[in-house]
Order: sequence, then structure tokens, then C-alpha cells
Amino acid sequence: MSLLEARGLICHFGGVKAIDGVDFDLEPGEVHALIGSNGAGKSTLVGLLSGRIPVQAGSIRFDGRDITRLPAHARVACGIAYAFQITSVFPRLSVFDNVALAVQRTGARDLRAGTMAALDRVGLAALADRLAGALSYGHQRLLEIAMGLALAPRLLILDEPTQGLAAAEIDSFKALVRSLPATILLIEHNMEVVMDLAGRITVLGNGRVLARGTPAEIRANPVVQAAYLGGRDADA
Ligand SMILES: Nc1ncnc2c1ncn2[C@@H]1O[C@H](COP(=O)(O)OP(=O)(O)OP(=O)(O)O)[C@@H](O)[C@H]1O
Repeated sequence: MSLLEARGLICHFGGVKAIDGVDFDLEPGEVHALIGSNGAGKSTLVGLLSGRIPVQAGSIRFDGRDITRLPAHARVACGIAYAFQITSVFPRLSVFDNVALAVQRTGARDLRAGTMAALDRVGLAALADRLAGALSYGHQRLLEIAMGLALAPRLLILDEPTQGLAAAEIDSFKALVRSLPATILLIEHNMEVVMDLAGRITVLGNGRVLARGTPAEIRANPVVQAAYLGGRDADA
């Protein structure tokens, strides 16, 4: 059974068909990349799946349960964690406290152990006492992932996680993603990262699914090449 099954999703903003009849499945344990040019609908689709944006039509099932109308916090409780862009890190709190806040939401009994386990996984345990705002940009992105992991999610949604990272940091990020014990939905512009990490790729264009398949299938797909891979992002 799929971990997530979305059917016929629609989200229009006035006349803009941001998501226009999208079916989307995630299999347990897969790394699934969502790609598409600017304005294709990636953020909107993730907003619908995570509950930040209300679904106008269609349905979403997670682990067999209908979550279409559940608010975002209830979806977190179901096991869907969305690692926000950098704004979600509290700069005046320590690295430890940022993660501990997330662990607390799970009702875990041992706050310290849960927090240090998440920090350990992303390689930030030694920086636990630092102020989050004093971390390098790359480390702040890892902290976000630790905050997502601290929720012990079954699905972790990573939104442009490599944006602004140096080449060496991207290599460590790829190793980290391969080691994560969750299904991963990756929104990513860096095609090298996508092709390297994803088991399957969904390509969006104008709010619709243009193609879906393995990296090799997507690379070879003429529709995708014309609409996307031949464009600006092919070199990213
Ligand atoms: N709140 C909103 N109000 C009006 N239009 C919106 C809103 N959010 C998104 N849109 C429009 O919906 C379309 C899809 O936007 P979306 O942000 O989902 O695309 P994207 O693929 O994530 O793009 P990017 O790669 O640039 O982040 C775009 O035309 C965008 O301008």
C-alpha cells in the first residue's frame, strides 16, 4: 500500500491554476523528487500535502487514513513533517533548544536523548550549545532537518534543502538523506542532487503532472526535455 495517495487535487488562486488535477503517490521508504520550472506548482502541491494550503477539490490519504481536511498540526501528529525554509529556526535559542521544541511535540519521555539523537544524525551534536543564529548557513539548514527528524516522521518533506549550500555540504547532505529512516519528498532545483538521490521523480508543469518515473526515464522523456530539462534549470 502507498504511504500517501493524493487524487484529483485542485488549488486555484483566482485565475491561476496552481494545481490542476494532480494524482500523486508516495511509496514507503522512497526518496521522491518533485521538480518543475518556477511557478510549476511544487510549493502549492507541498502546501496541500502538508496542510498549509486547503484542498479545493480532491482527496489525500496517508497511511490509509483520509487526511484531506486535517489541519497542518494534525498531519504532523500523523507523521508528516515539513522542514521549512530557514525562517523556522529560532535564532536566539540554542541549537539544542530548537530541536528540543520539536521533540516535545511528539510527547517523547526522554527529551534530551531524542534531541541529541536528531542532532547526532545530522552531525550537529557538538554544536548543541551554540546559539542557532550563530551557525553557518549550511549548519542552519541541517538544523532544520534535525527539527523535522525530531518529530519522528514517516514522511519528511524537504523544500529546496541544498539551496545556498557549498559543494562539500551538498555531498554531506546527500549522505544524510540516504541514511534517513523516513520516506522523503524532495523539492529541489539542483538536478545533479535529484538524479543522484531520487528513486522516482515527478515533473510538474502548469499545475499538472508532466511526467513521472525513474531518473533514467525522466532524463529520456522528450516532453520533459522540451518543457524543463532543456531550460535554465538543466545546468543548476
Ligand atoms: N498565494 C498565492 N496567491 C496567488 N497565486 C499564487 C499563490 N501561491 C502561488 N501562486 C501562483 O501559483 C503558481 C504556482 O506557484 P508555486 O509557488 O506552487 O510554484 P513552484 O513550482 O513552487 O515555483 P518556484 O520553483 O518558483 O518556487 C504560480 O503561478 C504562482 O504565482
